[in-house]
Amino acid sequence: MEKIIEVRNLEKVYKKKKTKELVKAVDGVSFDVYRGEILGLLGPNGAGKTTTIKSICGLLKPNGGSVHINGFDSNKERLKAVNYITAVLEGNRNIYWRLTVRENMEYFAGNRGISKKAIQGKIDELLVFFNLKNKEQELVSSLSRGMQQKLAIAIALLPDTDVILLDEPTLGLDVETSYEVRDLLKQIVSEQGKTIIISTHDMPIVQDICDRAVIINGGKVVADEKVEDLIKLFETRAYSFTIEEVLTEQQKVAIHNHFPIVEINDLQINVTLEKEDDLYIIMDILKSNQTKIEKIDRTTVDFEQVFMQLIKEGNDIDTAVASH
Ligand SMILES: Nc1ncnc2c1ncn2[C@@H]1O[C@H](COP(=O)(O)OP(=O)(O)OP(=O)(O)O)[C@@H](O)[C@H]1O
Repeated sequence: MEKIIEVRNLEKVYKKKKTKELVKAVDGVSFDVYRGEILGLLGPNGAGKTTTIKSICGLLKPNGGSVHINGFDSNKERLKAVNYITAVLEGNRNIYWRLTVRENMEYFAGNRGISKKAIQGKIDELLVFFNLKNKEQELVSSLSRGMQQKLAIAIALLPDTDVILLDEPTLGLDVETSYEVRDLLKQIVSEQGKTIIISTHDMPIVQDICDRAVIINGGKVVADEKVEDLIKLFETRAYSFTIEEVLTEQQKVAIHNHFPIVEINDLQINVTLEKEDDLYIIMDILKSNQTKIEKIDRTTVDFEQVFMQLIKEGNDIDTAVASH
């Protein structure tokens, strides 16, 4: 696989305006992006995703580390590097609501130095692809949020760059439009050979379309794996216990204390263990009140559970380090 972006030991420190306090937003982030993949960049609020994305597309100067795009240093050879990238950072907020759909496309093409005449064919092609052809003369302000979001992505495709960065592409979209956007993104990669980086909180979209996930928490990478491998890894830790009598309150509290990801319904306990050995902890809790186990099954997990667990594990490490 050909590497198209290399992020190494990225660091960014902000100074808060009022208090002058320093905030380390990104703290030694490294990862690679390969041509033709959809990479999910994930993390809780304030994890450092936007800072990382802005550093990749040259909108922010990091305090340390480097970003190379197609071999070009995005700091030292900024113009060459960013030529390979377009970004949709704030979706529908970065397009002009008082211009029509087509005028927006012509305007942004012009911004990238492409003449109005030369881009007409490409605009038509994209309008058809995004199902916006019958809206081309309408003002953006009159479009639905989903249509505005599709237009923002279509605009990003105008300069025909290798890499597209999308910040929260499905934020605020209804389920149907979210599925439509997912399908369009998959097609962009499979038919046009693009590489996409998505920053999102939408875990179903990650499970559905991302090949790999880089998870950031507290400015550090806590996971960098293929999505299917992460799910498989956690599936080996996900168990469902069927018991013969309901648990006592004490047992429930003990299970909740040990396992953050757990669901207890009458005679069923679904739990994701942190390590396989933890099976014995549950057994002990059940044994403490002679609760009989009818059966133990492995269960399936979704990416949301995987994400929660990885963030939790990262926090545990931080707490353990902080308490030493
Ligand atoms: N301009 C700024 N000045 C000061 N602190 C900032 C600035 N931008 C971001 N931060 C801080 O840096 C940290 C990382 O922010 P960042 O926006 O990169 O996170 P994020 O993962 O994109 O979060 P979200 O999911 O909420 O968008 C946060 O603690 C944030 O408050």
